[in-house]
Amino acid sequence: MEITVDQMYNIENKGHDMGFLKKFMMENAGAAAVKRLVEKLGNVDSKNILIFVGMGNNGGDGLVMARHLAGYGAKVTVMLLGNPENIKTEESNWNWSILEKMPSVKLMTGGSTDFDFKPDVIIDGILGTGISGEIREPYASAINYINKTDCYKFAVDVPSGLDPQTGETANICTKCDMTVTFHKMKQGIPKRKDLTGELFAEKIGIPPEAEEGIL
Ligand SMILES: NC(=O)C1=CN([C@@H]2O[C@H](COP(=O)(O)OP(=O)(O)OC[C@H]3O[C@@H](n4cnc5c(N)ncnc54)[C@H](OP(=O)(O)O)[C@@H]3O)[C@@H](O)[C@H]2O)[C@@H](O)CC1
Ligand SMILES: [K+]
Repeated sequence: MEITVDQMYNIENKGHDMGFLKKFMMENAGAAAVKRLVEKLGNVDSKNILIFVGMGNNGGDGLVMARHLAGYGAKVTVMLLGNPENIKTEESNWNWSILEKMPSVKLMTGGSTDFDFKPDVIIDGILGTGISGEIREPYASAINYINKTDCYKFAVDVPSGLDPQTGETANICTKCDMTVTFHKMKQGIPKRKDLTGELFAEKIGIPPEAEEGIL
């Protein structure tokens, strides 16, 4: 069953109000995404994994993935597309502060795409269901860098630039090899398998009762 983005936000908020906090949803989302990625790649030990992280909760999922991938022995670099002080949500900020205590994960900020290594994998944690309008900098440069880099590409929830409700793309959009979306498929995502690549919807522990009155 495919749901709308509005329904997803309402379900998330109802789950949060039941005590299954967005912080827990984010943890399960990041963990499920890493499981699919590691299953696909065989192993990620010593692989250079570059994670682009937006300032919202799509970025937050990317921060959770960074921590899990470090646990699998990957060489993880996180590029936050802004200043840490401007991270929008408590749950995303919580994950950033854990990474600040982890020398095993390299943290970069500001959005430059000038790296001193070639990534084996790029994870797009830039934009998810909160996308609106033409892609602004530094998100645009990050999306263009991802599209011009030859490596395995993984989208968190939805390729950045694809509207998960309508299936329309903004002026630019990442083209990925795999996409893992969360809880249930959103109506617009399956319309663009050319951009999502292999597509999975993973449960993240939201109580089924959180859908009552919404679905
Ligand atoms: N909520 C939950 O319980 C769960 C949510 N989950 C995850 O959260 C995601 C939704 O998170 P979200 O609502 O924070 O929106 P998100 O997609 O990160 O984008 C917002 C940021 O992007 C920016 N921005 C927007 N448009 C832009 C543009 N055109 N060009 C440039 N920037 C633009 C916008 O900037 P602003 O407009 O505020 O200045 C803001 O900073 C969802 O996709 C899933 O991955 C999972 O953890 C599961 C549980
Ligand atoms: K994304």
